[in-house]
Amino acid sequence: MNKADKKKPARCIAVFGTGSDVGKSVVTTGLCRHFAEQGLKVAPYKAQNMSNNSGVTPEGLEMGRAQIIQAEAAGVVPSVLMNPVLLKPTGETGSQVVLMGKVDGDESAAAYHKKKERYFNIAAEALDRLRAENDLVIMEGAGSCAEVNLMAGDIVNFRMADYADADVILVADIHRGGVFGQVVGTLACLPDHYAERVKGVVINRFRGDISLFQDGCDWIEDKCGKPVLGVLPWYRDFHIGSEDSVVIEQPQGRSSLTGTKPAGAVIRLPFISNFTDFEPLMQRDEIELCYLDRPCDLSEFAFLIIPGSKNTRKDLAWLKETGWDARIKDFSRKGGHVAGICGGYQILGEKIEDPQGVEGAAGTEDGLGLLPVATVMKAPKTTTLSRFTYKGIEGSGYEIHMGTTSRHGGESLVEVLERNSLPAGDNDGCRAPSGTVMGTYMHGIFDTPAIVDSWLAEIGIAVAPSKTAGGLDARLEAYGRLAEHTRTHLAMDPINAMAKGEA
Ligand SMILES: NC(=O)CC[C@H](N)C(=O)O
Repeated sequence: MNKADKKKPARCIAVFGTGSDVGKSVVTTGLCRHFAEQGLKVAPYKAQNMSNNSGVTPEGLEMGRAQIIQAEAAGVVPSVLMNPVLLKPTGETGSQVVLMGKVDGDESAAAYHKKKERYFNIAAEALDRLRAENDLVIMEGAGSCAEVNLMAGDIVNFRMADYADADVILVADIHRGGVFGQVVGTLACLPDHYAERVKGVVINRFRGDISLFQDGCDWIEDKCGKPVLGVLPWYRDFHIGSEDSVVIEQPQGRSSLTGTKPAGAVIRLPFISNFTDFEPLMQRDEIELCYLDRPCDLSEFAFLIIPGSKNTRKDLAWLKETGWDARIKDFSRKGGHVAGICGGYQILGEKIEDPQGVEGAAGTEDGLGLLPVATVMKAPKTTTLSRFTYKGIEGSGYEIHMGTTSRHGGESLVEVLERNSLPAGDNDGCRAPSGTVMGTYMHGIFDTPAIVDSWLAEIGIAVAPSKTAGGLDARLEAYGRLAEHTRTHLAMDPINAMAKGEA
């Protein structure tokens, strides 16, 4: 190829926030879908994600779920280039570092900061590759983009936008209050050459009559000299990773239940991971679901779920310290249905050994003993996209774990057909002889509506076979609606101009 034929690197638009959880991920997803519908090849990108909600790419590599969702919305295959650095917190001050989809080790926050240059270079190289393969990259920032103390070592906000010569859209959250201070303050904290990158402001999570906010937009434009690109009404029709974290950050517990339907509870473990597993249950009309963080009377619940955990033994110790263990065992003894996914499956077993300390200090902990299985933690980590059957119903899911679990009683829960596109021909999980306790490594098991129908029927909850689309079909519809919402409320001309490098 001679130089003239060489494609110019894709333009980048960066979606940054005035704080954490202001809705960057949803805006990024909406823009990915919008530009894909315009016929562009778009890739999402977040240099560094801190999350225990991860997923698996078709090559069997691990990355943040938010970027997997965004890739799906963009109609492209998820790739670790879209999230080259993933930090999975395993304690207050440490994380497992996943680099380009593979575990690179466990780091304390202090040690991590010392290696930031290396991570920046890896992330920048990933971005270069994405820019070479796509027409447009929508970059998402992390937290507040104006953390002055972190700016010099930053790898995910303005330093990356500078590297990519990206135009920046600044998202502020009016719901949490102080939106004017958020915008003015953020811009005031930025050095001029960063502030100049901000091409407009999006006011997110508005509730009420938007026309009454016109004065507010005018004020921001006057004060900051930046256009307000739109005011987005709070959009509750779309769920994505961190957007939902409020349900687990401030679990409403039983107070969120109406008491008119059979109810299930998910235990909000301190190191909960992959809570997106339960979104399909949240959306079922036949049941109510809540997250519980402290032990309580469980007699009104039809089922109890123990979710995944980034630190299974610590969470198990927590269940014992708080008295949850006795409650769970009592619930099960009285015939209540208990299900565990991944770390929750390990917790329901008899024993968890970690001889090498791959998750915290080396040691062994007795499990709750409700399933005849035992787990040993060891590297390498399993990361697969899997196809399986549950009671003959086919589903797809993914497995992400260090632990290996062996079963010596009961029966297996799912037949695994394929892992990472290769025939598997084995099984996973366990159903206890009583039939009321089950566990599996299969994340996403509830994504297939027919499996949820079957499982609820087993529990004795009457369900009509679900007619609504599940899994990918349902998500594709949701992305379409989100793109429409984005176009309806944002000024698309300036945003389209950014994509062309004409802003
Ligand atoms: N996602 C999970 O629940 C992981 C379980 C456990 N921490 C393991 O790695 O094996």
